[in-house]
Amino acid sequence: MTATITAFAQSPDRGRGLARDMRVRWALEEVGQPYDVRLLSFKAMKQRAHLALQPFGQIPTYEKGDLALFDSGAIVLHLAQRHAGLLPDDANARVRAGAWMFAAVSTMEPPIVEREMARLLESREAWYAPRMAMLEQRVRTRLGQLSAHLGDADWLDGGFSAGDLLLVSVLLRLKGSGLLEEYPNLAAYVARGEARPAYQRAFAAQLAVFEATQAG
Ligand SMILES: N[C@@H](CCC(=O)N[C@@H](CSCc1ccc([N+](=O)[O-])cc1)C(=O)NCC(=O)O)C(=O)O
Repeated sequence: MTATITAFAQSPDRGRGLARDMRVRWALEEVGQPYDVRLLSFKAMKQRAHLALQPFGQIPTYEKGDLALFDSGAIVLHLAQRHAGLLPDDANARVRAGAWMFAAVSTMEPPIVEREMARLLESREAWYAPRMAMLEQRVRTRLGQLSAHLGDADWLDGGFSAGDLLLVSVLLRLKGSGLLEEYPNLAAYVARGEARPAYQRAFAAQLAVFEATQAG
């Protein structure tokens, strides 16, 4: 039985792979599981049928057999627990990988998203410049701590795990901002993630959706 995920029919990231279906696609490719995609308009995401799957009217969701799941982190965790390839064999190492998954979405992602939303929605406000300086300093604090932890290691804790997958996905939102590039070992870490064949396949698949909308 093939899983079905949901994704934007018209992604606002214009094929840059920043929408959160990308991390589910990547995880599915890492564990070698096939999947179909149900593309949704913004309107369809707010309809009753989708709200039954995702109470906040968002993508992605994951369905397979009698399982229906939302939240990209939960979906990645489910795939990592159900299939080999995203969690180590050692029991304690598996739990530590879970800690990095939570840290990616609850420690690293919030200041990065807050900065991004401010750039998108507040740039005309009189207080934008000082606020942006403060937001960027908050991002630097977390990047500096992560950079110090990672050092010159390839991945966070031994082999590549679901924790790395989520953290690289989060850091990709800073790619080209100059902030990520201030930490060369983090920029290299992200590039290692992007160089993974599974990432490449996932990225190509989500880009094909965007390109199909441009061909019309
Ligand atoms: N916690 C949930 C959050 C899901 C979420 O934020 N989904 C977004 C798309 S990914 C977030 C996203 C959107 C756009 C870009 N971009 O670069 O353009 C990047 C990321 C969504 O459906 N938004 C529509 C809505 O909320 O009504 C999860 O991880 O699954």
